[in-house]
Amino acid sequence: MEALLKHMVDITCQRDHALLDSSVASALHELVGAEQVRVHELFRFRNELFMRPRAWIRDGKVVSAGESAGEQAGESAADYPVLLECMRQRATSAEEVDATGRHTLWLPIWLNDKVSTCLQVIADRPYPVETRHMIEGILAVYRNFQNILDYSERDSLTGLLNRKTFDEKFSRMLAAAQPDNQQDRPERRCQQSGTVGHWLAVCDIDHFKRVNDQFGHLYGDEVLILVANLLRSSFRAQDRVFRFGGEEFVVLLRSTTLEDARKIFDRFRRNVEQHDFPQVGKVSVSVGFASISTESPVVILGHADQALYYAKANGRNQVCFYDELVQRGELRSEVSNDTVEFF
Ligand SMILES: Nc1nc2c(ncn2[C@@H]2O[C@H](COP(=O)(O)OP(=O)(O)OP(=O)(O)O)[C@@H](O)[C@H]2O)c(=O)[nH]1
Repeated sequence: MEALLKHMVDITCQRDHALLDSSVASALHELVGAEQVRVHELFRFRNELFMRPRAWIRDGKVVSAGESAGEQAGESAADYPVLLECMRQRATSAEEVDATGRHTLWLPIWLNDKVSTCLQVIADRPYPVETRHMIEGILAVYRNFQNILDYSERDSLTGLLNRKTFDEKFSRMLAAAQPDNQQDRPERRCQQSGTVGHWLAVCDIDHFKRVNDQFGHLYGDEVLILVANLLRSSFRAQDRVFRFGGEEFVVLLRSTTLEDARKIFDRFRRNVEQHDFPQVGKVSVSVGFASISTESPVVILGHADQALYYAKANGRNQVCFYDELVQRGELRSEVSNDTVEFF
């Protein structure tokens, strides 16, 4: 009882998804006596379901993948038919026994009819009824806390990450980038089109005021929701998409070359251009992006913003890259106060 309470206190004091994953893995490992506990992220890629571990047990201790979880390719969930069948039935658990007699418990976490997290608990013997009840209780607390964390991190209209979470996600992305020496003159490295880097884009709906004025705020809100959906479907699970307020969105694009970053941002722009918005018809977006260097988030955001203003001032419905505009002499950045000047 004392151990259970200690773990409950540990789970409920977390204000961060990675720490919450670690504390639930630790609780299940110790309280259930499981030999392995994995917390998997589930995601779709080209209509196929994949999973990759965010936290697991190694040498009796919890290991967390942190932000680098997104860098891993993941395994196809098709290799785990018991889990797939469990999800198809919208069940909360399924047990299987392998040839060596190990018992695996699959525990998908249902939030608003969707599963983006699944726990896998492995033990060398069956789970007694009391243990199953205890696991259910721990998972109910875990699910509630995931819900609370999601609620505080997300914009209520679009469900995208909110501005409040930007600094933290940005710092984590930089920290995850450091082992491959991204700090080694990152600006130069990222400007070479063949070198992998990280990118920040500011995306803004063109003439959005006209949408509100012509069709009313309810249709304006619907456009925001649909653009948010197009953002979600245009970027990968490891990228991060934020609503910064109004009709402005920020994207953190991970581990890709300049050439691919340009293609990916332009694909999003085209997806919006080609979409038929109910009643409103056609809508376009302008995008400004910059390489993520060791500069502060404010400076990098400022660069992307300058490129966005350039895109707006030069016809809209286009993607502009800050470094290229500076190199071409189209944009001059005053480092001292980070203001923009057009030539
Ligand atoms: N419907 C709706 N409108 C919003 C929301 N937040 C901000 N807006 C509106 O977004 C509009 C933004 O207008 P502007 O900043 O003038 O920009 P714009 O009309 O998009 O013009 P450009 O950016 O120059 O292409 C304003 O009319 C705001 O009232 C929201 O949550 N819902």
